[in-house]
Amino acid sequence: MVRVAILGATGYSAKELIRLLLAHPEAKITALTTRQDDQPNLGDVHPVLRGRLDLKLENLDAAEVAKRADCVFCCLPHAASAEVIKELLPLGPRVVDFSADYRLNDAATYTKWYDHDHPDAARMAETVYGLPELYRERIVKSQLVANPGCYPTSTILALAPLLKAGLISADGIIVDSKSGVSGAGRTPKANLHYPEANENFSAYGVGSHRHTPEIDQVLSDFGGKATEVVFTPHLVPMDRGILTTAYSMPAKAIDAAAILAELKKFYATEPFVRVVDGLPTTKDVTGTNYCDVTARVVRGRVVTISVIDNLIKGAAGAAVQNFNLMYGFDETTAL
Ligand SMILES: NC(=O)C1=CN([C@@H]2O[C@H](COP(=O)(O)OP(=O)(O)OC[C@H]3O[C@@H](n4cnc5c(N)ncnc54)[C@H](OP(=O)(O)O)[C@@H]3O)[C@@H](O)[C@H]2O)C=CC1
Ligand SMILES: CC(=O)N[C@@H](CCC(=O)OP(=O)(O)O)C(=O)O
Repeated sequence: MVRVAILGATGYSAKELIRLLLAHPEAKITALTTRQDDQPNLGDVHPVLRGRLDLKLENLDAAEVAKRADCVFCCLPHAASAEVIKELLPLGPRVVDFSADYRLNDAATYTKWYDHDHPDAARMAETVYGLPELYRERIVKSQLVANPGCYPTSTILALAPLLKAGLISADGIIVDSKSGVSGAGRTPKANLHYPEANENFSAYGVGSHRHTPEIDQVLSDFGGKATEVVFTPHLVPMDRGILTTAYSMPAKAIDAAAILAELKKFYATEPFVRVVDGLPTTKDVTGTNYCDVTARVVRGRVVTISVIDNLIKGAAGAAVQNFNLMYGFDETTAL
């Protein structure tokens, strides 16, 4: 049995993680943290979990977390996450980080896109990007796994196999993503207020969103040629789900059947990527760890469409998939 701690347990991604781990036969949740000092019960913080686990949320320091847990899931915002992880790692536990702190491997790139210096820059180059479909072997051995961002997961799973196979060009890739509001987390912000978000549809972070370098880093590494994607995220008035449409240039004359055949070959043994012939929708994957993906060729461009649940394959489900790999459990356990 692996003892697990969850930091930032009041948040949306932590709620999904707790729900998944309660069904995991090899995980025992031994600590849940919050910055609040009044030690709320889990069931009061997340009513859907009432009666499922008798545990209080506590304001614990890294030393106490490390005493209680073999594996720590860190569901904190970026910067806050690296501050605690740099204290945790020397104390021994393995860590799955939900934040963006250890996804990029270059400190200057992090500073440019995140507007502050990295709290633990020395460790950036050695961490593992936790997308099992691309980096499974490295995840198995790692003490620290950087769970991917939600938009990057949907984008990379659609494009990486096509770049690797030389079917699309690394130049001129356009990524258009749409996310439900839970993608922004539980902390209130003006644009997430009901009258602002409901019955509205907005683009944001045009040319400046921090997932741009993350997508580039992974596509360039895996595809073997530098990309410079144009990435535009959008907020959609739904609770959860991401749909990403990506446009790329074919590297040679090719039709949709050949693109779909390549994706099906690449993901033939993957439990959580379903290459579909029809057009996937966010509800096809709600509450699941699946990414559904399809492709078309339209007027000389390759169009891929991929969907995930941002809180599952985009966060908590990916974390459990990584946890299963790190501890040698069947990768699909509890998923
Ligand atoms: N939501 C999503 O779809 C996805 C989220 N992520 C990432 O996962 C992480 C968690 O996201 P999510 O669950 O949505 O976020 P939430 O805002 O829902 O929860 C984060 C929790 O962290 C705690 N927290 C907030 N600020 C600080 C701080 N400065 N220092 C310490 N603790 C803090 C809060 O708990 P308290 O106030 O109780 O202390 C809060 O409940 C983030 O890094 C996010 O970017 C990644 C992929 C998808
Ligand atoms: C809708 C919405 O606001 N989504 C979030 C992405 C959440 C995420 O994955 O962010 P991290 O890289 O920090 O983990 C955003 O655009 O900031």
